[in-house]
Amino acid sequence: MSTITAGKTNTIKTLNNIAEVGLNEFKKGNFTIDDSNENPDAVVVRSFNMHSMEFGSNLKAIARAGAGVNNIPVDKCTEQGIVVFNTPGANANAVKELVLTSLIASSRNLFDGVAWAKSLAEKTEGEDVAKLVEAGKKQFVGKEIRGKTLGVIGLGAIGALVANDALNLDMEVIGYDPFISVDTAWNLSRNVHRAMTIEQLFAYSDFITVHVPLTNDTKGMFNEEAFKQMKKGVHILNFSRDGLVNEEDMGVALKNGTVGKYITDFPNENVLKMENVIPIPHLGASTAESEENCAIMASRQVKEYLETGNVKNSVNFPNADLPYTGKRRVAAFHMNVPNMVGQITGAISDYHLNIADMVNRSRGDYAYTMIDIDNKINGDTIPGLLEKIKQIKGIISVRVI
Ligand SMILES: NC(=O)c1ccc[n+]([C@@H]2O[C@H](COP(=O)([O-])OP(=O)(O)OC[C@H]3O[C@@H](n4cnc5c(N)ncnc54)[C@H](O)[C@@H]3O)[C@@H](O)[C@H]2O)c1
Ligand SMILES: O=C(O)CC[C@@H](O)C(=O)O
Repeated sequence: MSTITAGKTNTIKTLNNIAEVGLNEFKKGNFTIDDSNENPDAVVVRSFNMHSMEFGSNLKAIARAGAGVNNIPVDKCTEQGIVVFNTPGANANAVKELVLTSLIASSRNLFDGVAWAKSLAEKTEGEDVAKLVEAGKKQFVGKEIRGKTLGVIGLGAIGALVANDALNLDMEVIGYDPFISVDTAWNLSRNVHRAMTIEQLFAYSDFITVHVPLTNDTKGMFNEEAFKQMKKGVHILNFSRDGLVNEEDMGVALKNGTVGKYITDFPNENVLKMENVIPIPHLGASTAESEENCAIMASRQVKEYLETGNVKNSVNFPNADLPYTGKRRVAAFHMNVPNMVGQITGAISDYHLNIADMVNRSRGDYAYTMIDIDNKINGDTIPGLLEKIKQIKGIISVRVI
């Protein structure tokens, strides 16, 4: 893909309901929002499954207004030079609040108790209601969470908030995250015990909450082998993704009491049929505040990328920031192999253009180079320059902004 974007109106398509305050960001620039466009410059999405979508030749960016990107074919995007963004931390507080609510509510049998109380309306009336309430409440005697152990798997934006606040509720907290980032580690209370292995966490926890992305490595991590190592009657909270749980094994564990309750934000046909499941209709991030935070962050990231080439919070390409001065900028995604920068700058100097500034960043197999040109470029020159850079082996996509 090679494109010239300066001065052009960029089309944004949304695939889910995106908070208006976020989309308003696009009013400050050369953008139109057109959900019927088949070949937009960028897409803003929440949970819409994009795996079977074909991407048009204009598509340069997909922004996930949220954390999980398992609904986006990230590898295909990388091959096509499409940047995928997410909004780290923007909905973490919303999820944390619902996790802690569900933790307490499940321990106190609140969901069953409330459903039972509502059902009394059909069975009786008048003063008998209060009598039945007092007689029936013993079925719902719960347990306090104080002093119990919460295991938190994944100590990223959400997991760290949950772990810290559970300590404030007088729980013991044990955390497991072999890939914890330095930033999160700084924010985590020193009173969170560190599990060196996931088995340690399984063995000690009365409640387990999981906050990891769904990947090939984490898929089905809650399986028969894992359940065997847990305390009998453990409550498992899954506000991450349904694919983390082997549902057949979960069905067995719920039946034989190994798992006392399974609280999931991702109900499906299978789990809805199981006893002791508390199904929540994917409400983790459904607060006005979180939807607005995510929409603003996603829109700003897309807008900045289309207008300046700067990349912030990409999940597939390196982040890169070169202060934008309004000069013509060549922005190229390419393989992370030797001499790419030399070849790109060589192509630029073939057109007798002088380089004002540049940045090159790499991430695994991929890299990103932005080069600002000092001279005014004649518009007729750009297609030739783009074509020349595109011919370099290892270039994935290139734009002149
Ligand atoms: N229910 C909802 O509405 C909702 C909202 C936001 C996020 N989510 C889900 O929650 C997940 C976590 O969100 P987040 O914002 O905390 O993400 P995050 O990227 O900040 O944190 C994820 C953490 O998981 C850790 N991790 C990865 N693999 C691991 C493994 N095998 N074992 C232990 N730790 C591992 C990472 O090191 C990281 O610290 C998202 O990927 C998404 O699927 C759901
Ligand atoms: O958009 C939502 O409501 C859910 C988002 C959530 O699943 C996420 O991964 O951020």
